Amino acid sequence: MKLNPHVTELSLYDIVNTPGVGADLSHINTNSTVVGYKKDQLHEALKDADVVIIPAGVPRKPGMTRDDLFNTNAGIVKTLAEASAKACPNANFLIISNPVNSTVPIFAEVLKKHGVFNPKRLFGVTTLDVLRASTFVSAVKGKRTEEVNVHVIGGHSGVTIVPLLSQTGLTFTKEQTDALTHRIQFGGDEVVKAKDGTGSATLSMAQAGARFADSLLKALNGEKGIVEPTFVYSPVATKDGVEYFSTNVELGPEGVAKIHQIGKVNAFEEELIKAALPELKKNIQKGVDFVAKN
Ligand SMILES: NC(=O)C1=CN([C@@H]2O[C@H](COP(=O)(O)OP(=O)(O)OC[C@H]3O[C@@H](n4cnc5c(N)ncnc54)[C@H](O)[C@@H]3O)[C@@H](O)[C@H]2O)C=CC1
Ligand SMILES: O=C([O-])CC(=O)C(=O)O
Repeated sequence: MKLNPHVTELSLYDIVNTPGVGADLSHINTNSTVVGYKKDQLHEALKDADVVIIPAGVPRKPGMTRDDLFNTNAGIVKTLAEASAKACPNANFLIISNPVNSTVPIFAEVLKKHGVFNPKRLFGVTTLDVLRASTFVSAVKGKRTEEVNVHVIGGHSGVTIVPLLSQTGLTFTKEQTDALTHRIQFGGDEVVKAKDGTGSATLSMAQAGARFADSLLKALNGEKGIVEPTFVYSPVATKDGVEYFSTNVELGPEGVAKIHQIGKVNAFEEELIKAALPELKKNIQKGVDFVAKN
């Protein structure tokens, strides 16, 4: 397959000069660079893109949950989904904007409204959870990060982030398991706190986003055996009423090639999954309802 080199980065969107298009962010103190596309230029920017990465939206401040970003970012993501549905309906869409658990369903619902939803081409980027997990685990076990691979499943916020440490092939004490699990689930909060009002993870997200995009581009070009955990439309948890779920996903020329199952988990991890499912279900429904009502 020949790839169109047109990969669009949509944070460069002129919200200031496009009244009524973006959300009203005038009350938010943001250091963002706001340059780029006006509404009519957005179509041109997206036209015929194969891969669209969406990191547009506001980041957290200390004390906020990712869900607290919903009111602002839901509208932003919906607007970008509408433009994408018209300009590049067959593209692969990589959603970084938070809350990912809700923005992915928002994007999907908009594509559905336009009759162009392809579940194989919509991805919530959860790679940062995987990077964090391998970083924290390798530090505890005295290994190099590249030697440690943690299957992180579920969603991308707090208790919905479920690291399956038992699948690493390493052993942990109960204290290590508790501490690592908590740090992986709430690593984003640590960064938000440390940045003290100036935003959330940026460089590590750039690394994570680049890793996922790079993996997808390789797979689209026909490279085999590319597997990344990502939050996709998935059958894995539908029996619990959860339509989107992150597990290892094999990527291919059509986007999603094969969704892996959760795999073997221990009793501790079973409890983590049990805690994640209702929260995830609520976050997903919130996204679906938003598009239905707006
Ligand atoms: N999925 C993940 O693992 C992660 C997600 N995030 C999320 O990514 C998003 C962006 O974070 P940062 O880049 O740190 O924030 P930032 O404030 O540095 O950048 C946000 C960008 O969004 C653009 N933007 C704002 N309103 C827009 C609109 N109406 N339409 C189009 N673009 C708009 C701004 O121009 C700016 O370029 C946040 O929602 C954050 O929570 C951040 C880190 C990790
Ligand atoms: O924590 C945040 O708000 C940003 C994010 O998603 C992360 O760093 O994992």
